[in-house]
Amino acid sequence: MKSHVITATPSDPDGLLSAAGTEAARHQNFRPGLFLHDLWVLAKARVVSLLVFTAAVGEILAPNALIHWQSALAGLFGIALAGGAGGVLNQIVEPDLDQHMRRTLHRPLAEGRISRRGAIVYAALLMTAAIAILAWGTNPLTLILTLAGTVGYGVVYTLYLKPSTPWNIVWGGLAGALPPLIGWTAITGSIAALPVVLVLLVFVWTPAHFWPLAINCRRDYAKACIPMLPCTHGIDRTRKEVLNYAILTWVVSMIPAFLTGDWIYGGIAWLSGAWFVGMALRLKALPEGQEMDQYARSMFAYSISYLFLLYTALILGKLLLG
Ligand code: HEM
Ligand SMILES: CC(C)=CCC/C(C)=C/CC/C(C)=C/COP(=O)(O)OP(=O)(O)O
Repeated sequence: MKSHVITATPSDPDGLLSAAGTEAARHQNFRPGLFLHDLWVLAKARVVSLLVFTAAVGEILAPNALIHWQSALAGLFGIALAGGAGGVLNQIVEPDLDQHMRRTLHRPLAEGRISRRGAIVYAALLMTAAIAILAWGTNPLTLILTLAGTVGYGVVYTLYLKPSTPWNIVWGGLAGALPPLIGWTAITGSIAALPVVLVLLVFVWTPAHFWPLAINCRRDYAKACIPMLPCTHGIDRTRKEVLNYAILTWVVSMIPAFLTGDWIYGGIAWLSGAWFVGMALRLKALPEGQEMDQYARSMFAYSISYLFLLYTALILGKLLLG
């Protein structure tokens, strides 16, 4: 990994901008291993892995998934590629913002290891491959929903919502919530109540996933002039909203149990949701300071395990109860 000396200057007191690379540095420091890692980071592959997992669960819950295994595989590859394209589009728009935030400072475009033009070509290749694979292996509805996901995140959220409203992620979250439905439609070609509830579940989970992290990173967001809720409405209001959305997620997470009669899922959802709400209550009760900041990080980390657990429980129930 290329190392930077972060230098403070009057116009860049934290030295964050000095960490950004130059065109010359990009050519001098080319290393294939690092380049592949950069492509991985640029596609936000870790986030995409959870998107693909929720899509896989949508497929497994659909009737006759095994018979339609080719559509199932095409659906998963298509979502992975289209989700990756969304991640690249997001970073093409935001290199300046990424340079201002400690969390994103070392991203390939922010540090100049990959050029904007290179990233545009990469996004186009990912998107073309996604469209080709979905058009070949699935159906028009699946293709349209996936395109809506990429445009919703890469364009609508990144370009319009994120810089303009503190409620950006409530609406931006819709794009990332679509994969369970996309997985279902890849198999069935139609929409049904269960996958729509699974979309609703990710949709209401997203604010309680992201706002704890936004509390933790609020100073960086403020510096970058991004109107995230803790910066515009304060920490107390944000903690209240985190609690509201955690409770809402807990409630919505019980609906699949009633729709399917799957009590294994129901039990796991009840317990893991109660823990999520408990964390939101503790976050709300803590006095502002370092402990609260650290606890907000823990809640963000738990939110990811929680969603993974809910979706794992859904397949577990299906496998054990049929
Ligand atoms: C607009 C909606 C969303 C926002 C604003 C958001 C925001 C974020 C942010 C800022 C991070 C930290 C990334 C980093 O460490 O650099 C993150 C991580 C993550 N998000 Fe979200 N997220 C959203 C939706 C989703 C959805 C829908 C999923 C999956 C279903 C998801 C899964 C993840 C995962 C797995 C990580 C951890 C990535 C890692 O460990 O590197 N997110 N999210
Ligand atoms: C179905 C389909 C193809 C969907 C694609 C949607 C997608 C990739 C959603 C991921 C959401 C996400 C990583 C948000 C990060 O927020 P941010 O960009 O504000 O975070 P950052 O500060 O880390 O860049």
